[in-house]
Amino acid sequence: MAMRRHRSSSGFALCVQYFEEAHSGIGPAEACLNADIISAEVDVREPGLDLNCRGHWRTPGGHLADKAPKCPEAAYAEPVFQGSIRKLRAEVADELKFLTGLGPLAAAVQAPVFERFGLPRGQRGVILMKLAIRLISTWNPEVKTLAGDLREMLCLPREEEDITSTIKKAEDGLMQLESQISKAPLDVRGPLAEALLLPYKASPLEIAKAVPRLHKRAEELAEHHLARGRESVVGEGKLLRAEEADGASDEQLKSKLLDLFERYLQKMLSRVITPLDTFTKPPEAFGCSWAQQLVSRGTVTELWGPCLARQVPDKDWLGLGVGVTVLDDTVDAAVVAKARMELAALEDAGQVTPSKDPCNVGARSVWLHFESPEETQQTPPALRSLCEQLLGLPDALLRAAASCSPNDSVVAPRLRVHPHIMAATYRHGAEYHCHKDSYSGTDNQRMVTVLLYLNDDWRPGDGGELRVYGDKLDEDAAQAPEGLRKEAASMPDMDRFVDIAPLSGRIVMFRSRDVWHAVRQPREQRWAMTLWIMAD
Ligand SMILES: O=C(O)CCC(=O)C(=O)O
Ligand SMILES: [Fe+2]
Repeated sequence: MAMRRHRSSSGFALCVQYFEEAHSGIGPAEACLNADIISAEVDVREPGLDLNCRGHWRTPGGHLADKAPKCPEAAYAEPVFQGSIRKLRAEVADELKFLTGLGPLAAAVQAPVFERFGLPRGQRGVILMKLAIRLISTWNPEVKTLAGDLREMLCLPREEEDITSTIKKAEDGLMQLESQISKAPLDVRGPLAEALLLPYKASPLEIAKAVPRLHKRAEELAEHHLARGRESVVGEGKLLRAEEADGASDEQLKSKLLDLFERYLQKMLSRVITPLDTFTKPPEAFGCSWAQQLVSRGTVTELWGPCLARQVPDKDWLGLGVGVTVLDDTVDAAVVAKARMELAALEDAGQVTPSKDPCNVGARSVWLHFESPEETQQTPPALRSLCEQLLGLPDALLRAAASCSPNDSVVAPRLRVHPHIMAATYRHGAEYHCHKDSYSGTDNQRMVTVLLYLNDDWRPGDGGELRVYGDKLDEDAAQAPEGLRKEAASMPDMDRFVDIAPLSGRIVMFRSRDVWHAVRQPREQRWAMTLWIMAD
């Protein structure tokens, strides 16, 4: 048979051989065409794929060519399988995620079919099956129809997208990701690079190429941590709380850790590809005289001055030396009372929704947005007025810091305002376990946490205090995986803490990336408003 051997890759040669042996009935022109299709697929999809399983492609009853597409039909039609495929399709809008989820579902059903035809399990088997179907479809319209029917049963379009456009899409996606990553400063993308086991200074293209390994990396991190023993991952202030881990097998623990690391790495990625200035505004756009009068040089010194532990009567949080400041009687009590009524109305209207964070048990919250005049108008008046006051704080903090003398050693970051504020409520039984609002700035851009409490009749014994912890160095930090080492080094000192009462009109500000804190269970319903001031 005359063949056009314009390429000499082993994939091509093997395909030609396969083709000659298995399909000697068809004409040379088609043979060339089909061999090219296969070699393109093999070269592109899985470099080095060994097509030596050629021999397996025959079954006692004939060629895979005659059989393969007919077999999975009954299996795919099976109602339980159909139910799970359709559920996945309904729940997952993203095409790639759908395909990723489809793989393992289909694998279970395909397994006996693959075995029967001697196809290897997993991705290789799927590629070989698809190649066979594609080849045969080119000369057998019946098989083509059948293959289309099968794809429809898997909730896929009848025809697979042609390979060149798939490659083009992948390349475009990679370039787009590279360009997004290149906009992030080195100190923002460096930790992501390290978390993906690349050098801190890896190029944006190298990072973009490593992004598909994110899941694998999360798996490695989960294994690494588990290998250090349960006690190093379970407990207050550690990766998992005792309640989450109690009675869980090693496998379940690993899956919880995997979930945790995957979410964390995803956050790191989205933090890298979402430049701060695209969703924030300069603080001066929100400046107000209330905030300027409230914030003093003392305030910014407590926040950003040298964090020395200082013993000051009635200010015991200063003794922790972590960067916390508290201001009392900041807002009009009548406005607070009205805001509480507005919040109660939002709650009645079902707009205050439960937190999904496993650390933040039973808390519920609502976001109030101030991106545009229309959004601002939608917020009830008392809440709006409190929010407008709080939004003036970033500007006031920067002004106060600028007015400090060099001797004060106050270094303020370049603050930005993301104009939305969270109002959150905790009822009896709700609590927030020890956490940080940002882990070294790698998972989000929060820089300062601003809390305003709205609890008029709070008395000692009512609970619901903000518990602020001292910080300690983890001796094991040197063993932590690269990229997470800096974060791993910071541990809450569970023996050193200060409880701050959530008094009406009290404002607490602290450094989101440094301060470990928790919310204790309240006896009565407790409300707080939170503004996170952002920075790179
Ligand atoms: O309400 C508080 O006192 C703190 C809440 C908190 O830590 C958070 O929402 O991250
Ligand atoms: Fe927090």
